[in-house]
Amino acid sequence: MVAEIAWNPEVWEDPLVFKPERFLTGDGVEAFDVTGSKEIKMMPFGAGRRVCPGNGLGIFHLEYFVAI
Ligand code: HEM
Repeated sequence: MVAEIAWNPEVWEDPLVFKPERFLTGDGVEAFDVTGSKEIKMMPFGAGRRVCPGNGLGIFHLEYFVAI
């Protein structure tokens, strides 16, 4: 089950704790690739050949929504 990746303490430190900073490195750059092309720690857009082609648009709108 995909959700179990997100609950796995071998993948995420304190997986059930809300830590948004876990997604950032010190300089504010993404710490990992959500498209799964380098590693798979979560896959909100799927992965591989059928990865969501709208992922860039989706991330853009989510960042815009959070910023306002
Ligand atoms: C936060 C927003 C979005 C999320 C979380 C999301 C998530 C996903 C997921 C999980 C899949 C299935 C991937 C797979 O089968 O392995 C998918 C497929 C797809 N998504 Fe999205 N999506 C988002 C936004 C969008 C947008 C904005 C578009 C288009 C403008 C889009 C177009 C598609 C299409 C066409 C597929 C089918 C790709 C294929 O089967 O080859 N998605 N999406």
